[in-house]
Amino acid sequence: MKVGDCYTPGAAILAPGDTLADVMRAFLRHRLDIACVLNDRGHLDGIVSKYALYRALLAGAGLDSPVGSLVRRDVVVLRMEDSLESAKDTLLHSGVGHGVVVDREGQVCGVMGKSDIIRGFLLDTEMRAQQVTVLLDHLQEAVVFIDREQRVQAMNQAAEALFHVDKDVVLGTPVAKWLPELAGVVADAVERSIALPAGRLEIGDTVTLTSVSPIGGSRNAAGAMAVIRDITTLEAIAEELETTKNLQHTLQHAVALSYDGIAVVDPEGRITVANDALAEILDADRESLVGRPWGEAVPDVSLRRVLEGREVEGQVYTLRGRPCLITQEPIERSGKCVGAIIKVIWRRLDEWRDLFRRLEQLEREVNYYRGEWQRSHRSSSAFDAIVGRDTAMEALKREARLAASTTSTVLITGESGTGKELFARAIHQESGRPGAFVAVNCAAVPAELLESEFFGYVEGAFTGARRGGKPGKFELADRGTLFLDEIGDMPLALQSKLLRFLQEQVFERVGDVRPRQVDVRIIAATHQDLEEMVRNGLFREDLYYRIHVVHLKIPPLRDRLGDLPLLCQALIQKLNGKLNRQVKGVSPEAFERLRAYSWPGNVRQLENVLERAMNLGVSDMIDVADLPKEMRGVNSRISRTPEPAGAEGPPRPRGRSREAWEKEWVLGALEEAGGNRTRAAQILGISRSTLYHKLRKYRIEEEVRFRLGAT
Ligand SMILES: Nc1ncnc2c1ncn2[C@@H]1O[C@H](COP(=O)(O)OP(=O)(O)OP(=O)(O)O)[C@@H](O)[C@H]1O
Repeated sequence: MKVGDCYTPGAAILAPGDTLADVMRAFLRHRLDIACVLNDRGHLDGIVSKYALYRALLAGAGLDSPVGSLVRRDVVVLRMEDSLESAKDTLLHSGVGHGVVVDREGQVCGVMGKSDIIRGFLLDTEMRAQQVTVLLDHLQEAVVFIDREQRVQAMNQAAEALFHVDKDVVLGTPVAKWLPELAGVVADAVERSIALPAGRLEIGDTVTLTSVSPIGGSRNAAGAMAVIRDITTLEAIAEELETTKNLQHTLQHAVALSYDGIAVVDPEGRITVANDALAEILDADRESLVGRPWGEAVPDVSLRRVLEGREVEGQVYTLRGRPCLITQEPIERSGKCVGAIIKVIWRRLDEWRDLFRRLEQLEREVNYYRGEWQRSHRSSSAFDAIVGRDTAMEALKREARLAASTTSTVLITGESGTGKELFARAIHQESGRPGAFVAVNCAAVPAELLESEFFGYVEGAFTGARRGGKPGKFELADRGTLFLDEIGDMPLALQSKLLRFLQEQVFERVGDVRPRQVDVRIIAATHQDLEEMVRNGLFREDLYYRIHVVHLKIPPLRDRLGDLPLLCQALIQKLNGKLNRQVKGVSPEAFERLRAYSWPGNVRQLENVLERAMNLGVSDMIDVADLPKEMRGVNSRISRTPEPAGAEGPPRPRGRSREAWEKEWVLGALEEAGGNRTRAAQILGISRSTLYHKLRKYRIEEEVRFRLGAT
């Protein structure tokens, strides 16, 4: 506060030649205690006080006497920019009641008396009080003033908010009513007149850090001020921090003690944690690994996939000449990859491998005994579904039953429709293997898809690959049986992969390097002459011997016509269920026709002929009229001379080559079926895969397109 802020502006001005009457008039006009006498240049010459005037009048001076003798020249002059404090000191020391206030040029601006000084100090105090209130209200800490009698004198907005009280209600009331916990502390500070440093104090539900300072004299405090900070959240955070610290400590211990190498990397692939086991395999110092980019420390192992958020399971690597198994796991937060954990297993890998081998062996033994148990507790056998009392068939079933109790690979050969798949299923069921029976027709899968169909693929293996990858037939048949139908149609490249699997029981998905191990029993089938294919270099000899461990050769139907009555009976019964009919059997005449036929499509063809007859016929016996045209006529009595193995189709007229006749036979059926291959295969009594085989063999595709297009 400055003199300029609180002086009384304006002054009673006199000239040196004025009289006492002029002085009196000036005092009356301005109601001031002093009048200023200015010289010719307007500067202060001196002052005349009311008391000097009274004294002169009492001494008998006349009103027209000049003012000159009353002028006092040791005037107290105050400047506008002087502080209020220094103005007060000047007036006190000089012992006068008023000072003349001048500006920088020495021009008189007004006067300043004691009352002006008091007003100035009052203004100053008021302003400071306002500042303190604003300051307190802007503090985050709650502040409460309490007097000696423990009554609340003041509090800021933060205190109102923290303790949910209204200042207007609380002020003047005992603090113990609102904040009992605080009352005790304040009483202590006031009583002893000492400041209590910040300490933890629970006030209601709030955990606070409270300091108390006494106000007033050092012996006899008039009250106290409490500054309170809410630390409820802070304390919770601190507790959490403590728990996290403990957890981190435990984790660090666990990582350090881990038998396997462990590293944690940040999203940029920089190592943030590494343990001694990792340092050991990398021949590095653990401390020097932390902070290094992973790619620099272990260039052979890429983290690209894991840092994209994908898990990379046990891949085999060789680090510093030692084999190891590496697993990479992404660390995700809010759906974002924020780093990865890398685990390197390298100690005692061989022991693990042996352990797994032993486990597999035990599993195989369990499977065997499970199968045995099932067999001994089952009244019917899976082989009961295979109809036939022919000696060759009986011998085959015995052999197949024996094979079922082993895990040997089985090769089943025979013409199309002889029941190769039926045998394969029976062997699987009888074996008691807990996994599934998975059948793949090697002839029906496009060559370019064969590998992924067999071995599966990993995500991103090729364009169009499914997210998350796809398991192949080998994985689907794990602990079960994989039936490889038409194995003769398997491309040579895939044959080598199959051979490797048969030798090691491991394979990799397409696009993957991680070897996978499964326990799969293989049963292969073909209507082709594999030995001849081996001779022609179309089938791998080593694979042939691998799958040839047990060989079941199913004879064609024409060679076991003794089974025809039983087969007709069993198939009619099966078809009655399917077609909802009550057919009892085949008339003797019709049966004669069936016996006379050569059955190139074997049991499947017989089933088709019976189904067609049951669909056409109305009586409960299948008659000659219900049979296909080529079986009906008396002239259709057919020579039962068997065609060489693999030859199918109706009896061929003399003079026609087998190929030309068979091709015409297939084309005729395709035309009759309007190009529908499933129907054509049914008409021919051969399986779809055999039909595909013949289509490829005779390059019929183009011809059919031409013929169908032409009609
Ligand atoms: N001995 C049999 N007893 C009963 N049904 C049989 C017999 N042999 C084959 N079948 C039936 O004939 C049809 C064809 O059998 P399957 O599919 O097993 O033959 P396949 O030799 O595998 O044929 P392809 O080589 O054409 O695939 C099936 O419906 C099957 O149930």
